[in-house]
Amino acid sequence: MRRAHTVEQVRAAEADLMARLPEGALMQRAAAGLAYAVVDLLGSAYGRRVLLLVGSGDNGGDALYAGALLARRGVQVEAWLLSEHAHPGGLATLKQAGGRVTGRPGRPDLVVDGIVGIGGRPGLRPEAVAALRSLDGVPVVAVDTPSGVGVDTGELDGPHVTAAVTVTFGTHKIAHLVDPAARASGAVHLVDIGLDLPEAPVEALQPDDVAALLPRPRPDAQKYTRGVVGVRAGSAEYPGAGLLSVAGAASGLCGMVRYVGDDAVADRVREAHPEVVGAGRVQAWVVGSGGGKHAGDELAAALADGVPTVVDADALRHVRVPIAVPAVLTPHAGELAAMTGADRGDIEARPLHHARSAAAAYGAVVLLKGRHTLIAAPDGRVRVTTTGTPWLATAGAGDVLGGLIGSLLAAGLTPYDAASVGSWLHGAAATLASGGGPVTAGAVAASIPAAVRGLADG
Ligand SMILES: NC(=O)C1=CN([C@@H]2O[C@H](COP(=O)(O)OP(=O)(O)OC[C@H]3O[C@@H](n4cnc5c(N)ncnc54)[C@H](O)[C@@H]3O)[C@@H](O)[C@H]2O)[C@@H](O)CC1
Ligand SMILES: [K+]
Repeated sequence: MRRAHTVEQVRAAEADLMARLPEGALMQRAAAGLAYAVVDLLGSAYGRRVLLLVGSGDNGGDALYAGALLARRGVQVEAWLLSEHAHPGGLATLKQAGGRVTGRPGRPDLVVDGIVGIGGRPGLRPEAVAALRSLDGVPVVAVDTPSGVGVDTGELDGPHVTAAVTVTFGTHKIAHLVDPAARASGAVHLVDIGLDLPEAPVEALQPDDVAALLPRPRPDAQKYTRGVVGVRAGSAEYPGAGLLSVAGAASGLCGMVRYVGDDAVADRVREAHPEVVGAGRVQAWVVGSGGGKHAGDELAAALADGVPTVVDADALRHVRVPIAVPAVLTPHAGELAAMTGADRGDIEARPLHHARSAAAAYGAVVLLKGRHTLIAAPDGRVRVTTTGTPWLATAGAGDVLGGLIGSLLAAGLTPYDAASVGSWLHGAAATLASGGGPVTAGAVAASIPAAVRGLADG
């Protein structure tokens, strides 16, 4: 699991560890990891030029100590002090190692952003903005966090650094996983400094987590014990949504798929998926995609069954609190705006806030679609999906996702696990199907079994 902790949790863990270690030991660990990552990105050390942007706190201290390590390896290191105060020990060590303080740097090969880390407020001061502007185009390695981002919120409120690589310490911070700040973090490299941390409020599943959660058929399995999912999606106007929801549901992760809907759509579904059967008992429902004006009735019929339900697309407008069954709601930003009355732009700027508050308000798991899809539980926990490709932004992909999550619910996963495992597999299947090129929703569904095969045994 990739875990992201709050600043408060990191500070507490750091205080515990510092009390047991010699002074400065943690910063030395951080600086060593940072220097290593800088050389890795540069590809060599001797004769290369690195500029440190240094703020007033320990984030600048990390940059200065790393700069000293780099200078000892033959890198030409300059430090641009953006505050009247700079970490005294770090500054002295850099100078001893041959680093220079400058106000007019030459053009470096790489910039180290040590302006602010977890002590920073969102935004940057004018002098930092001007310094960054003068270095436009030079790759930036951010120390701990790209300066200026909302570390605990993942929000961007004002100017900020956009990093090629962020080297972080002890654990990920929320900004590394949650957009839009995750986009500004670039590739995130974690340096272990030995922190002992509590449960994380935000996490991202990794392949071994998905393998462990995945429902696998037992040796004595039969189709009914593996779970039956029912799909109420598609309509005469939007038959494709029914077909694609079924394609996601019929990827083999539960025992059987039932389709209930318009007769003409049902014929086409059975043509494409001969294994799909008609109405009967189910352990989970998927409702809403392409349901058009029938979506409200379909939702009511599904909820009357009392089984876990995925509510998607057209059905989302008809959800009323409290929802009588364990549910996964799967809106994109526009759909969430229509549900809650919030502004769509604000949802895109503050997806973590909006996903969490919608999950609490509806008492349901809310999967907010995006580049890094968020899955929020009513108790405040959040998982972030980091699999996928921009090619996945294609018509019908959401229908496949809803069906897939429904099959995992039917197989017995909790709504939170079904949504996060389904979202992870959906992204992984898209990456496989895309191979770096365009992809269709049907091809994503067809690649789900391959994505499952790619996991180690759980
Ligand atoms: N907490 C930990 O476990 C460790 C922290 N270390 C480093 O220490 C950093 C935290 O250091 P500090 O607590 O000194 O805080 P920072 O260095 O992040 O910030 C320093 C000060 O900058 C000022 N400031 C706030 N927002 C600003 C802004 N937008 N623009 C300009 N100045 C602003 C504030 O006065 C703040 O206290 C971490 O991010 C990390 O780099 C590491 O040395 C190792 C371990
Ligand atoms: K920084």
